[in-house]
Amino acid sequence: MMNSTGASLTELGWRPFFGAQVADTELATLQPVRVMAVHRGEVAVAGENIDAQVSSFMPDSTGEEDRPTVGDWLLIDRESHAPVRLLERASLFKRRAPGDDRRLQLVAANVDTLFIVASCNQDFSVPRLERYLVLAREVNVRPVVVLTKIDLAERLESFIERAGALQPGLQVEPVNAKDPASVARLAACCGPGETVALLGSSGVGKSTLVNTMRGSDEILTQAVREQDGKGRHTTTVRQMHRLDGGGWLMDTPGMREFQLSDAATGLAEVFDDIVALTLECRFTNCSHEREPGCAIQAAIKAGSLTPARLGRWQKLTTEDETNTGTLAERKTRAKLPGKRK
Ligand SMILES: Nc1nc2c(ncn2[C@@H]2O[C@H](COP(=O)(O)OP(=O)(O)OP(=O)(O)O)[C@@H](O)[C@H]2O)c(=O)[nH]1
Ligand SMILES: [Zn+2]
Repeated sequence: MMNSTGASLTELGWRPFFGAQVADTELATLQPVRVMAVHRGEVAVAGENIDAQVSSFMPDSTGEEDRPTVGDWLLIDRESHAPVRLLERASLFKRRAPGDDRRLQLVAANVDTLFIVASCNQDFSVPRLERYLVLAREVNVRPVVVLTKIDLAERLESFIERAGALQPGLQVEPVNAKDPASVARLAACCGPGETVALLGSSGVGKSTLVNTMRGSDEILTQAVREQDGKGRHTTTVRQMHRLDGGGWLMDTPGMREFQLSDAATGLAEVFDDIVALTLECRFTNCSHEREPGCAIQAAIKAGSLTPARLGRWQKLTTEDETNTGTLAERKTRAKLPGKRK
């Protein structure tokens, strides 16, 4: 039986990083499968000669991050299809649910490349791009800035320059999201077995881009009726889409609005100049406002740092600390005896 994607393990994104986590002896009874979609209590998986709905219950689960999410690799029993182990992820997008509870939502795993989508018009925002770049660092995915609406842009060069200046070596790809010939240049960023996800604010052209990129995959995007283990028919909407070039496009609902949680490392890298300055302030708890010997204020006076960039760093740092604090409190609470997880 072929899986409906007809893809081999390598084509599904299997590589040495995952192979190294599996012992040869395990493969006699277990097989690796990739999660293509997540539903309540079940996941749709694809592997060599298999395309099935399996339970999302992981036997050795110890915490919130042990639940399978889209893009994950699982080892399942060859006979019963019961999940046995979740493989370590190369990358993981997660976010705090809005609201009081702020539950951890796993959005996507094993994404290789993040398309940060921005349009060449008045919506173009450097702080927003910077925020997405921080996230890409933190999550450990390669960022590519995709500039849309180039067919409408007045001064395209200035958008390309401003985006490119954000980070040394940053790849910037200007496209007309409606034009397949223009979008084709993105194929090089999502070759066979590579997984790409899109982020960007409303109206920049993400849906348009997805539709153009998917091209002939349209048939697979329709809801697939599948029979689950108990003989019931279930409707599956795939969240991983095969691209013509052999890559995978991850299109999950949670991917679009992202909070920075626990992004301290990414922040420090994107704003390394500011972090270096803070180490030179006379007081370790300097608020960088009026204190004597403040290296940040000195840099602003000298013109080597703009107040706007400082402001963005402060805003992101505050947001990051708030989210991280919430997480730490939750962890402590979860450890108390008699409390529900
Ligand atoms: N001319 C032109 N129009 C574009 C381009 N990309 C997107 N559009 C148009 O811009 C509008 C918004 O595009 P969408 O693809 O819906 O944007 P989105 O990012 O998916 O927006 P949300 O669904 O709100 O997140 C639509 O009318 C598109 O046709 C482009 O490259 N050129
Ligand atoms: Zn200071």
